[in-house]
Amino acid sequence: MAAELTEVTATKCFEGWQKIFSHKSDELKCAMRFGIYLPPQSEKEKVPVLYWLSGLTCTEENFVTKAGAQRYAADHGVAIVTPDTSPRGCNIKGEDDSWDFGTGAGFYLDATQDDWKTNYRMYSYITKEVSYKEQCKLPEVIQANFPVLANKQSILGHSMGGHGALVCFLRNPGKYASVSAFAPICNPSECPWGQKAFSGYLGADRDQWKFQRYDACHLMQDYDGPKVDILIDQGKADNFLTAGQLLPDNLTVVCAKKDVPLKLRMQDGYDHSYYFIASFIGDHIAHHAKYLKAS
Ligand SMILES: N[C@@H](CCC(=O)N[C@@H](CS)C(=O)NCC(=O)O)C(=O)O
Repeated sequence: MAAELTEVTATKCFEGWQKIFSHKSDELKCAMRFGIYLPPQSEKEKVPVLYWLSGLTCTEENFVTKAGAQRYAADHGVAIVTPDTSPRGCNIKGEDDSWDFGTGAGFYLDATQDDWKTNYRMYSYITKEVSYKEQCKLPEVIQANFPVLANKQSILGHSMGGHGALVCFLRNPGKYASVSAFAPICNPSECPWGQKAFSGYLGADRDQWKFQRYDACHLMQDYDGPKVDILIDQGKADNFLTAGQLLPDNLTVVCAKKDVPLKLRMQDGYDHSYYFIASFIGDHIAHHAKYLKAS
């Protein structure tokens, strides 16, 4: 049975439709919203799907209104799903105290700490396909309700969402056809944003952070899945790069050790904003379309 969705908005865009839906998530135990762009091709046939994961403070809407991705999704005939970045309104003590933890900062992990573990399960919400309940995980909801091809999906994201995309990809070899990221948090165990999030959601014990497997550098070190071709764009004028939050060099070192061909493009003059994302989103969608269209 199809999961129950409520259509919040539907807007025609490049001959396709940009829609926002809300649904009840059993996984996160709250109401969630997501965006989906349905390209014109989806009116006649099922299409591949891209999952976009946004960064700190975002909702399902930032990418939809600022990235300019719909033009390229229509050209390549791919749908784009844009989830929210955390559960909302769960009445957890401290959930709204800071912009880089709690609401808007779910970090795409399943929390283990008492206050957070019931709702903060973004990793399972984003990735899992098999469940014993309905209306639970996002891929199930998408498969059940929209004209998308099963097993033709890829993942990308920005900043915290770039970390999420790398983690979802590396933990699930073969599940996603390809991965890419804009200014991802590459080594969260070693940067202030990641350390704050991991301490709060996973506890103070750093051995547990390794055991829980939410750091792209650690995951890459252990990766033995199919060959990967990772595309990362990073602005050289990104203030979070200079503040040591993103650490792309650490990922470069691990990839070199593992002989993984990381395509890290350091882009002159670009910052951390959606202007940067809009400038290169066409390349990323083309990168994914290449793998999604290969049979
Ligand atoms: N609130 C933060 C900035 C947070 C931020 O830059 N978030 C990025 C992701 S890490 C973003 O996408 N913001 C939403 C937007 O630009 O629309 C600050 O004041 O420094």
